[in-house]
Amino acid sequence: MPDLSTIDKALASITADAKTIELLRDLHTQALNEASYVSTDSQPASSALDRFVALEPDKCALVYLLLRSTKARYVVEAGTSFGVSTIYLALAVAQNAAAQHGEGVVIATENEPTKATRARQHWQAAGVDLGKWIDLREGDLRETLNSGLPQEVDFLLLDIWAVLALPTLRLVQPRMKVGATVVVDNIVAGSAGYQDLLEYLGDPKNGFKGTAIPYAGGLFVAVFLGYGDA
Ligand SMILES: C[S@@+](CC[C@H](N)C(=O)[O-])C[C@H]1O[C@@H](n2cnc3c(N)ncnc32)[C@H](O)[C@@H]1O
Repeated sequence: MPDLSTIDKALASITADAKTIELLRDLHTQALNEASYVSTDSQPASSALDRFVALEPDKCALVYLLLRSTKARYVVEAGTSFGVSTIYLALAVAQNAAAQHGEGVVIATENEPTKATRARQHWQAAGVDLGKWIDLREGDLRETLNSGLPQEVDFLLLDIWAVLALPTLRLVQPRMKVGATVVVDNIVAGSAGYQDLLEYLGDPKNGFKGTAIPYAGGLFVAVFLGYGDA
């Protein structure tokens, strides 16, 4: 049985209107009740087509709070699925942009058209105009993130099949500002697939320092300190 009490704890950590909170409660409940999927286990990727595979509520809350504390406004999400984590990213970006009287965007990515459609429906169901903060790029992110990134990226969420994590980081890193945060889900549960990423993040010449946080499956948080400063 999933622990649904984690949902209300997470929702208490964020600022959002009642309709969005209700939507997130419903989406998390559905997601926590589905069979789990990790890209490095033996299930084919096709078995994740009709699943949320969403970031758990406590991780979503942490990501939201990291964005608020760093005042992040330019965010890339690798792996959007039905758009649950994206809602947290968009709330934080919208609130940070409002506080700074500035702009902001969440670049979301999804290569399954049915998932992208569901994600858009969920964003429309939120109580605020979340969609205007989200640039959903449909298709293989190795193509869709190849151009048109913001001048400076504040935050990268790697919630993607493990084999794509390092290629995605390499695409986005040239635009990362010093101090940008990278969060990687399932770093322990999917460790077999993350060897190349962990080696890259651990090599001082690449400019990152990070630590694993003991959330379910492990969550890695790294900061880009700049080349030569890590
Ligand atoms: C773990 S799920 C993302 C969950 C989402 N972040 C959330 O919390 O709701 C990873 C998603 O990445 C998508 N994906 C896999 N390969 C991709 C690729 N090459 N380009 C874009 N998206 C991809 C999958 O279809 C899947 O929906």
